[in-house]
Amino acid sequence: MKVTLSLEKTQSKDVSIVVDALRASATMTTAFNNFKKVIPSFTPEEARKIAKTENAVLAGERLGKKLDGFQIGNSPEKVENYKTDKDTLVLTTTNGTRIMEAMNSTVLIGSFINGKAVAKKAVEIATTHIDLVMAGRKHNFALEDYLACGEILYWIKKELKSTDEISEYAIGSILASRDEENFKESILNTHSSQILKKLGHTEDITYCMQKNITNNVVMYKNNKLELI
Ligand SMILES: O=C(O)[C@H](CS(=O)(=O)O)OP(=O)(O)O
Ligand SMILES: [Mg+2]
Repeated sequence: MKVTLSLEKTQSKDVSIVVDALRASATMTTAFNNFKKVIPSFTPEEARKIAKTENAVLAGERLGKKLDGFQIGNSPEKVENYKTDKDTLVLTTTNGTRIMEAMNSTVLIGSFINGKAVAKKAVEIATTHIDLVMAGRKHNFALEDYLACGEILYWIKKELKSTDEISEYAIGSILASRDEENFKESILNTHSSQILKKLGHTEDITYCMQKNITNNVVMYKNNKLELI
């Protein structure tokens, strides 16, 4: 088994874990506490069309701002607590949903909130290669995704055999993720957090930084998300 870390594009044809710690991965993961069906969409226009045919609630943002005509933004807690009789959610986000489009492996959604659970599932289903894919921000590195990958990789590494290979990049993220003293402050100072704080979404950052609060593991398959 090979375990690697990438930015935006997966290196694996086996299992990929998409990590957008602020906030898409957490939103996709908590959405299943309120909705039976969750459909990711790559553009707001497509999301609006799908929501009409599926009679769904629309959630999403661009650059952190809730989209016009959408009921909810990209907030894990607001999606989880939204009161509705509809059972389907359509979600479009700036980075997280976009990078899933081109993946041709089995795709799991990972974040701080489900790090241990998604690690366990990935090890269970992978046969040759697990690649952790950081969503990043506007095609660039995002520290929160690197640290969340480190958290997930920490749990994956515990399951590996001595013959399995883990990349140095992946090891680096594990080491960085163990710095508990500076972890929260570093995330609160990232570019993504600064934008979210300006828009009044500080409580979402606090929510997304919590480690292992859920066992929900979500898989992206046939253009839909499903709880596995
Ligand atoms: O809404 C979010 O948390 C971000 C916005 S931004 O691109 O970081 O400004 O989107 P996401 O797709 O969750 O990274
Ligand atoms: Mg993000």
